[in-house]
Amino acid sequence: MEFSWADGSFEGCCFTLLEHMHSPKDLRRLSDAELLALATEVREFLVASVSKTGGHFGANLGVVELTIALHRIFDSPRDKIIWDVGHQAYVHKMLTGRIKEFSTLRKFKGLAGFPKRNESPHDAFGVGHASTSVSAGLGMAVARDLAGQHYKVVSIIGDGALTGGMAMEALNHAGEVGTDFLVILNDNEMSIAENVGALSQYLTRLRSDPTYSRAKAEIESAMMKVPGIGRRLTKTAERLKDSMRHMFVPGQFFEGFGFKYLGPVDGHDLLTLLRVLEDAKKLHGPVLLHLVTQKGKGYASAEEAPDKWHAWPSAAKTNSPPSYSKVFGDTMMELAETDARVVAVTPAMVPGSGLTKFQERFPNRIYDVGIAEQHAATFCAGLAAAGRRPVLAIYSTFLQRAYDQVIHDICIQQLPVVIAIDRAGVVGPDGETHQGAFDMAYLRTVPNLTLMMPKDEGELRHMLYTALQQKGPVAVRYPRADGVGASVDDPLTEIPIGRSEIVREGDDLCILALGPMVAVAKLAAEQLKKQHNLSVAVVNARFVKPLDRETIVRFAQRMPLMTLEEGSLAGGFGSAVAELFMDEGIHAELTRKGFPDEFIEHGSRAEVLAELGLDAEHVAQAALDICNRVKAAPTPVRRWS
Ligand SMILES: Cc1ncc(C[n+]2csc(CCOP(=O)(O)OP(=O)(O)O)c2C)c(N)n1
Ligand SMILES: CC(=O)[C@@H](O)[C@H](O)COP(=O)(O)O
Ligand SMILES: [Mg+2]
Repeated sequence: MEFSWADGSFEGCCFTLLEHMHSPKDLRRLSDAELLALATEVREFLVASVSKTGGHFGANLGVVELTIALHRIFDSPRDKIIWDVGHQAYVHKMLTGRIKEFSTLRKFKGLAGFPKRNESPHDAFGVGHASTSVSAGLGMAVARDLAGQHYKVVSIIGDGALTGGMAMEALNHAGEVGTDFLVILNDNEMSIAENVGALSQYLTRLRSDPTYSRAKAEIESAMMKVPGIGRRLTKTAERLKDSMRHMFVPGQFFEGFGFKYLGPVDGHDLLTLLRVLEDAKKLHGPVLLHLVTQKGKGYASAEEAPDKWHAWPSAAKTNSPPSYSKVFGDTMMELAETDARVVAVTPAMVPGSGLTKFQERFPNRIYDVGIAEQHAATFCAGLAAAGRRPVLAIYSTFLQRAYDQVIHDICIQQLPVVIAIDRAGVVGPDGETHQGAFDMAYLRTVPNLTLMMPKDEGELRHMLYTALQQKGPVAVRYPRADGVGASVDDPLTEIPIGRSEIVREGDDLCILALGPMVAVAKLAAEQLKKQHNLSVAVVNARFVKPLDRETIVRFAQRMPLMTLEEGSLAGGFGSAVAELFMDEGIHAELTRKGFPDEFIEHGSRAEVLAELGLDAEHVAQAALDICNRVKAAPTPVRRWS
């Protein structure tokens, strides 16, 4: 098999059907028995493959039957299949001609971990963030109508993603538009952790009352099958439905949005799924098909602990320093112990944000609000307005969703919300949808906000403590990375706002670095000393806002500067320094290094940073070039006007 690993095998697994799946059309020649056998092969392949590459696991095992059924009944890419989040689209990728690339999944230059329009025509819509599929699907359905075309549009959304406000906005709109559009709710009772919220409880009630719903699905599909009288029967059923309103309570939420509700249906019963999808395809107007699935289906450990198997667990670390997220979580416990006003808020990311222990220790002082970043931010504003000290634990990429709330609800009112921005900078295998590239650029412009980044995990603790001492909003950004082994036991101390730290003195060049780039700058400086006898100063900038104007200007008067940041150059930390020079009339030699004006692809953190020129070797080379250029310049390029 071409898609086998370097050792030539999948440890005895045999994929005779899967091997011949070059396109979804190949599914159509399979018998029912072969389709069932294919589902088994797909599961085995997922285990064999993801155990080697890493990646999202449980959600994919949960949609094996659904994905096979979708590609058997619908005609992708003519019909549009739109995944929500897209972390569960591996089976879709396998069945749409990409199985041979699975050894490269989420690897540098390899197959992406999420659907991407430029990867395959079958990836109808690019994704990575939650709750977009209904909006995107509705847009396609309306575009189809406007063009007088007749393809089908199917959006698949999880119960977790359904907690996102955008999904509600889209259902609301779809109900009004009324066009043919199938939404499949893949309900496995899980977000990354256990799903939360009243809607999730409602779905539980629906699941526990299947009798009515199944009957209803059957009535409706039967109606549609009767030529000529379908519409009449529909009216009869509508009247019946009105007169028996109390019996229809289970589907009422979706029906209230103008959807026909079908289900709940067992999402692992492949043959039933085929029949239900065939029927649903014939229905007109917006239809919501509610499937009940199990995250991790077919892999015992993942079935038992779906939260731990959301992604393939990384090997246990021995002796490596704790991650920034872990130090954040531990510090939150320290802070909560001493300040009863401290509460943690997370939009569905308890484990990833390092808050699992905090949740165990302070169950009444942590709020998992679901995939609801906007609400999370304004909820924090409300908590702060009424005297609490909320810490919003949020990934940089997901904070993008809550920009207006940060401005309008937190910063204008100068509310003391601490925004703990995890996954700031290069995130690694999740790639372009998840890079923490933009937070500095978009937060730096917001008045009243203080924005900082620690050079290591020890400084993270002090920054969190400092943030809680302030009277207004403060954001602390930190990477998806392990720390460097800094002490995490020192007494918590306040860092003066807007004060940087001189890590290393020098005369030839000064590197102003932020976060993990401080360590990179130090390495580069050591290299330059050893190899070229250059004396390079390194400053741990700490603050993106307010800048340490005095220190920066002082260095700029003496030597060329290089800024080093993990974030977009446009509008970022280096831009802030350039603005400072312009505002103060300083003509300094300034080189900015960070993310270029493009989306950053997936790969390991080290690979991606090297590609961006943000590792010690590239930084040292760039610094050497500057020093040589400045030495060669007949007149000083730096002057103080
Ligand atoms: C806007 C946004 N917030 C948070 C996440 C992180 N996230 C990825 S998958 C996931 C859980 C999704 O649950 P669900 O939609 O039910 O899918 P399942 O994994 O259960 O199949 C979360 C919170 C995200 N991708 N996008
Ligand atoms: C799909 C998704 O958005 C999350 O599962 C994300 O991949 C988690 O990333 P971390 O591994 O950085 O927590
Ligand atoms: Mg779910």
